[in-house]
Amino acid sequence: MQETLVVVGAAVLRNGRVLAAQRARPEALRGLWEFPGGKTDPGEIPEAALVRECREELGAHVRPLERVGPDVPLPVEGRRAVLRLWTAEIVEGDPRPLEHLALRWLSAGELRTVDWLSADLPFLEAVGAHLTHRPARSE
Ligand SMILES: Nc1nc2c([nH]c(=O)n2[C@H]2C[C@H](O)[C@@H](COP(=O)(O)OP(=O)(O)OP(=O)(O)O)O2)c(=O)[nH]1
Repeated sequence: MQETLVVVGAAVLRNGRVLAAQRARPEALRGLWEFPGGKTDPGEIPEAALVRECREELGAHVRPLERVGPDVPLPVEGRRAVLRLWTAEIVEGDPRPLEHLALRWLSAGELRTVDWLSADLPFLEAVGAHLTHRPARSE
């Protein structure tokens, strides 16, 4: 049986906000919002995939901090997969939408104002808690 594919996501935190990214592709997911990340390569450690994907998608170097919630099952291209989320901080660079339509920094109050991919919804409460436990500064 094929191994479960791990899709990694980064809840990048900065100044009391979290980074949301709007998908450009495929057409069925275009316009929906997600956490930057992607599929782990075969044999790749998930945290390394997170750093690699954020570099590719955002042009920034991030550091994973803590796991958020349990894995959420999702089908990817007919394979068994899970979405695994970490909080992360920026080590270097200012995120840019290199592969997404847009990026937004959301405060706790704004977290549910974008249309998330459905697999991301179970993480929002825990992500929101990370935001409200830190002081929000204007950005
Ligand atoms: N990156 C990311 N993918 C998510 C999230 N939620 C969710 O359902 N997905 C789904 C969308 C895709 O079907 C899959 C990840 O695929 P991807 O296209 O982002 O992966 P990738 O960057 O490795 O893409 P590629 O190189 O194969 O084109 O997981 C999320 O928060 N972040």
